[in-house]
Amino acid sequence: MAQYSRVSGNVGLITLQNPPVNALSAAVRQGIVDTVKRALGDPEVKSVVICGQNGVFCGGADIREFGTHMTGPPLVPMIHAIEMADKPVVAAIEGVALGGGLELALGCHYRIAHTKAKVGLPEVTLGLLPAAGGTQRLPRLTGLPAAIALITTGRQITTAEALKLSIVDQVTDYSAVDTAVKFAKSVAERSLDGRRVSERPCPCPPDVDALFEAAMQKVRQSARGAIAPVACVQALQAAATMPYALGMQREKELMATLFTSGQARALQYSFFAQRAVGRWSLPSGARWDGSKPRPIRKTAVIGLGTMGRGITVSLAQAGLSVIAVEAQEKPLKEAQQAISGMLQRGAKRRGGAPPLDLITYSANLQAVADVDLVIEAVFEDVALKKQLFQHLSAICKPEAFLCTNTSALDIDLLASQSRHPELVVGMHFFAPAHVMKLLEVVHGSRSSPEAVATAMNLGKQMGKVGVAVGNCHGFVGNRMLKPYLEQGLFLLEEGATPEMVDGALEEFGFAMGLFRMSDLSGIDVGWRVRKGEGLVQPGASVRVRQGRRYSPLGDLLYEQGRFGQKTGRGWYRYDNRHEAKPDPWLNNFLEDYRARHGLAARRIECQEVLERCLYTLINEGFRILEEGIAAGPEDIDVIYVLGYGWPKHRGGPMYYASMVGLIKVLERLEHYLRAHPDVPSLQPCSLLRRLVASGSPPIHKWRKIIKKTQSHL
Ligand SMILES: C/C=C(\C)C(=O)SCCNC(=O)CCNC(=O)[C@H](O)C(C)(C)COP(=O)(O)OP(=O)(O)OC[C@H]1O[C@@H](n2cnc3c(N)ncnc32)[C@H](O)[C@@H]1OP(=O)(O)O
Repeated sequence: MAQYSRVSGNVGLITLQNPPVNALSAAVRQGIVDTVKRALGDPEVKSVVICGQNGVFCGGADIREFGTHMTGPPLVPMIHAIEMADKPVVAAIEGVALGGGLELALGCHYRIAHTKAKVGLPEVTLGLLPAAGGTQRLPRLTGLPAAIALITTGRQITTAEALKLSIVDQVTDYSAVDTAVKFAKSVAERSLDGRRVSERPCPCPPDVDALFEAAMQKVRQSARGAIAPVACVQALQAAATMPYALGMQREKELMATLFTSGQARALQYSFFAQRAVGRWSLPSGARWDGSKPRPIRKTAVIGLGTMGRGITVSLAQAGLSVIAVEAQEKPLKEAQQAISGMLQRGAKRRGGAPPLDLITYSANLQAVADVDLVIEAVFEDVALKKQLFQHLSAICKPEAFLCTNTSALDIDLLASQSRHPELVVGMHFFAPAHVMKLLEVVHGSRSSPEAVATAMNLGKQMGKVGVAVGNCHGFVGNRMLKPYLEQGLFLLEEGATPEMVDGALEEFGFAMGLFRMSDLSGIDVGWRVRKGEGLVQPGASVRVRQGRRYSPLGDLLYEQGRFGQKTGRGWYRYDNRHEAKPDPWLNNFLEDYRARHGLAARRIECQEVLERCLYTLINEGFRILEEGIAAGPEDIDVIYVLGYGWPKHRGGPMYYASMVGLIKVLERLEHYLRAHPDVPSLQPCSLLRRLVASGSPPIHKWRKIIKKTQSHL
C-alpha cells in the first residue's frame, strides 16, 4: 500500500506502507502508481516526496513474490512515469533504499538521505540484477567503475559514500522526510532539465574495453560459477555502449534468463533460510519466541590464540567490554599487539575509532570474576577444558554464562564440571572469527533456553548468523565434514590425485577443494582429532580400523612432517606460502602406497568425486536431522554456506539434494555402497529413505516428516 497526503500546503507526500521493510509488493506498486497519478493530477500540488513508513524507505522488490504468479503494475514503467513527471519528485531515504527501493529513488529527480541510512543494489546476492533500470541509471550517476563495483558485489554503502558518488544529493542528521518536504517546496518551480538520470550520458573512460575485460575477469574468478555477476557486467556494458532505451532492453533480456534460473531460486532460499535460523527451537520444545535472552555487558575471552583473538575483536567491535585472558605474559603481549592491529585495520575499513579501550588484558583468570559471560578458546584438549570449567565455575559469579568455542568436544562433559550446567553452551566460531559470519550455538542436554537465547542474541550483536544445534561429536558442520574428507582419501587410494579431487570440488563451486582446505587448516589438526578418536596407530598403515575401512594417508603425511601450508608441504607443495602446487613427491608416495596395498589405480571421473564426497556429506546431514541435532534442513544449509565454503548459488547441501532429487541421491549411495560395503557412511540414512518413500516432498515440507520420524524413534 501507499498512503497519500498533502503537506506543507502544496507538497504531495507518498508513504510506502508494507512492514517491516516496505518491500515493493503488488499492492505497494499499485499504491505508488495510483498516488503518483493523484499527486501529478492535483493542481494544488507543486512537488512530490516519496518516503517509507517507520523510518525505512524501501527494502526493494518483495522477494516472496518471486516464483509466484506476479500481478500488479511492473516496476520499470512505474519508475519511468515518476522520472517523466512534470513536477519535481524527491525521494526521502531513511533506513534503507535497497534494490528496487534504490531504483525507485534513482527514478526520482532528487534524493535526500538520512546520515544513518544505507543504500545499495544487492540483487546479485539473490541471483538477479537490478532490472528496474538500476544497471542503466546508476552508472550515469556514479561513473562506470563505481557502478561495476556496487552492482557486481551488491555492497550496501553509507549515505556519506553515496553522497560522494552522487547517488544522493543531500545527507541530513534530521528527519529525511521533513528535510525532503522543505527541499521539495524550494524546487517546486525549478526546471527538471538535467534531473532525469536516464537522459544523462553514461560517462565512459577512454579505456572502457579494458575496464570491462578486467571486470569480467574479476567476477568470473570470484563468482565460482555464479551467473548473476557476469550478467551484471554485461548489463553495465550495455549502459556504456548503447542508448538508454536499448540498454533497458538488454537489462530486461539478461534478467529474463536469471529470474527463472536455479541459481536465483537457491540464493533466495538461502536469504530466507538465514533469517529462519533465528527462529530456533530445541527438541525440548523451547523456542526463540518463548525464551528471553539476558543482556550481556561484560564479557571475557580465555585463550588468545587465533580463535580467541578473533572472538575478542568481534566482541569489542560489537561494543562489549572484554577481559582478554592468556596465562603467559609473552603470548599475552603478542596477542595484545595482534588484537590492536586487527581493531585498527577494522576501524580504517569501517570508519570511526578502534574500540581499543573496551579490552582489558590479563594473565590472571581471577580477572573474570565479575563478567556476565565467558567464552573459552583454549587449546582443543578435553582435560585442559574440563579443568578450566572447574576453575571458571569457582571464580565467576553464579549467574555468569560459560561458553566454549570447542569445535567438537562434548558440551555435557564440560557442563558437568560447572556448578551451573544450565548456563553452559557451545559458541563455535569459525576462523577468522572476526570475519566469518557463522556461529554454531550448541545446546547440551542441560543448557537452559535462556542460555541458548543469550548466546544467539550475543551472536547477533556480533553480526553473526547463529544456528542452534545439538550436542554430538563435531556438532553439525564438522560432523558432516568427516565422511566428505574420508571419501577424498579413499579416492586417492583408488587412483585420484589431490588436484583432481580439488579440481572437481572447486569446479562445483567450493571456495577450496578438500585437500587445499586440509593443508590450510593443518594436517596435524586432523591427525590430533583422529588420535583423540583412537584411530591413529603410529607407523601402521592398516586399512581397517574400528571395524571399517580407514585410510591412513593423512596420518602417514603427518609422520613425514608434512602439516600443510605452515610447513610448506602437505597434500601440495607451497614454494610461496599460499600457492598450492602439485607435488611429484606426493604422486610417488601415493603410487608406493597403492603398490604396498595391492591397490590398482583406476581412472576416476569428476562425477564420481562429486557424488561420493557430496552425497556422503548430505547423508550425514539426514542423520543429523533424524537425530534432532539440527532442527531443519535450513539450519544445515546456512552452516555450510556461511562456514564451509559451500557455493551460495547452490543453496546448501540439503537444498542441493532436494534439487538433484532425493531418489537419485539414494540410488547413488546404494550404488557406491555395493562397491564399498566396508564404508558405513555410504549406508543411506533411514530419513532419506522415508522422504523418498513419501514421494520426495519439497524441502519446506521435510520438517513435518522429520518430526514424524523422530516420534517413531
Ligand atoms: C529485480 C529485483 C529487484 C528489483 C529487487 O529489489 S530484489 C530485492 C533487493 N533487496 C534486497 O535484497 C534487500 C533484502 N533485505 C535485506 O537486506 C534486509 O532484510 C534489510 C537490510 C532490508 C533489513 O535487515 P534487518 O533489519 O536485519 O531485517 P531482516 O533481514 O531480518 O528482515 C526483516 C524481515 O523482512 C523480510 N524482508 C526483508 N527484505 C525483504 C524483501 N525485499 N522482500 C520480502 N521480504 C523481505 C525478511 O525476510 C524478514 O522477514 P522474515 O524472513 O524474518 O519473516
